[in-house]
Amino acid sequence: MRIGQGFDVHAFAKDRPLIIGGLSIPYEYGLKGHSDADVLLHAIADACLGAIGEGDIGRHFPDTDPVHAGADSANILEEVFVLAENKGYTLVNLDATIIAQKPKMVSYILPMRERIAKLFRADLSQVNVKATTSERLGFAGREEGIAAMAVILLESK
Ligand SMILES: Nc1ccn([C@@H]2O[C@H](COP(=O)(O)O)[C@@H](O)[C@H]2O)c(=O)n1
Ligand SMILES: C[C@@]1(CO)OP(=O)(O)OP(=O)(O)OC[C@H]1O
Repeated sequence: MRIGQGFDVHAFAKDRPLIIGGLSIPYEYGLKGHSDADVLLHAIADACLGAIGEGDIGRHFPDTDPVHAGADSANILEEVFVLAENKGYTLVNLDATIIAQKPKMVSYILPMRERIAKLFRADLSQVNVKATTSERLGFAGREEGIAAMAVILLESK
């Protein structure tokens, strides 16, 4: 068994789509980033890389490499999971939290879980996603951006 944790933050920006958990969420702001800035998938990818002792997303997908500019983070997460599979691991479960004052995530949670479960070739019950505000405190509370954290458990196939 291997456990990993991940954390990521992206700032809001105008004229960007808001992509979280592989979904496009209608909102007046998107997130700034070199890739599509999918803060949730980045936290999960970092958790997965941590679990297999492979550093972090910036090491594998540097933001100095134009190849990753505008990258679909679902592709990044898929590549990360293939790394884990090639090392003989499969998903036990993962749990993630989105920290966002706005927008409301509740209606997107199930489709996010479905998307993530598919990327991990796993069952829906193995993937949990939650959302919380930060009660108007800190950068998320001031609506300056969104954070996400994730923990993942892998086991040998
Ligand atoms: N961006 C968000 C934040 C929260 N939720 C849902 O609301 C519940 C209450 O949030 P608190 O921060 O007040 O505890 C939370 O448990 C989520 O179900 C959300 O959908 N989107
Ligand atoms: C994903 C990458 C690469 O496009 O870019 P960003 O979208 O800026 O995301 P970040 O979470 O800062 O870290 C990893 C980067 O290397």
